[in-house]
Amino acid sequence: MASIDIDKVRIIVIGDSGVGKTSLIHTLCHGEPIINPTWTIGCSVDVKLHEYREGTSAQKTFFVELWDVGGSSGHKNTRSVFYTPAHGIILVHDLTNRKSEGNLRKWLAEVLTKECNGNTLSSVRTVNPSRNQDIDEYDPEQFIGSSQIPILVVGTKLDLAEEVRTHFNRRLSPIAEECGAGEIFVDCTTAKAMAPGSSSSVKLSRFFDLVIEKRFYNRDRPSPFTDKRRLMSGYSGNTINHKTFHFE
Ligand SMILES: Nc1nc2c(ncn2[C@@H]2O[C@H](COP(=O)(O)OP(=O)(O)OP(=O)(O)O)[C@@H](O)[C@H]2O)c(=O)[nH]1
Repeated sequence: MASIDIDKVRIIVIGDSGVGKTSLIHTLCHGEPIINPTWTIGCSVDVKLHEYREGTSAQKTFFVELWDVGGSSGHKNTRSVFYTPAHGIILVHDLTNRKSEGNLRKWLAEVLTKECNGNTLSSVRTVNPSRNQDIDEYDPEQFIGSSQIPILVVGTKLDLAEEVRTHFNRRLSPIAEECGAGEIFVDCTTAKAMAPGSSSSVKLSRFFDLVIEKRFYNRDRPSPFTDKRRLMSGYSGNTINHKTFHFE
């Protein structure tokens, strides 16, 4: 039987414990919500089949690996083994927990520092005097000037976040603005949030395209999240196949 080679990209999904990373990935890859997610110990990987530039002459199928890194602070010192290589990063925060949004800076710094050790990105240790704290944070200026890893920011628990639902034109979160990242708000307890044709699904598809482009086509074009023409393009998401692996 002939074997088919399908190229893959690896996307790291990070954020505080309990923000909904596992729930997000499950809904995204399986087209239905997970019933009882358990704490992720170490890392769990789901795979989604993605049609790059679907509907164009450049259409091609890729595997998108989503690496769900457990958010428990107890594993802070060991989880960096899951961070390289990172072709894309999904930063997840809980819309009902503002602190989880602020903590995304630390998460990004953690991944970028690891990447930096592999000499692919710039990241620095900074002191935040306003909070009188010595914390690891990425430097947005260095980050934007370096060879960027595409980033998507995801706010979960939209069903519980009254303020966000009623303010339709909510501004991007500061971290999404700083990184030039796209942002989506989702309710992971329903498949509707990421159903083909929904705005979240269109943005996710664009994000996957960008990750693939950077990885395999080495094109430096403007972020699709700031290119209004691409916002008009159609999308029909496709989840055909998936596998789950567990690393502890
Ligand atoms: N109402 C609501 N609950 C959600 C949503 N997303 C996740 N949850 C719930 O939040 C809890 C934590 O979700 P997980 O997906 O396990 O969170 P996680 O980020 O993977 O957590 P760790 O494995 O500890 O890193 C679970 O009880 C989920 O059912 C959402 O969009 N809406």
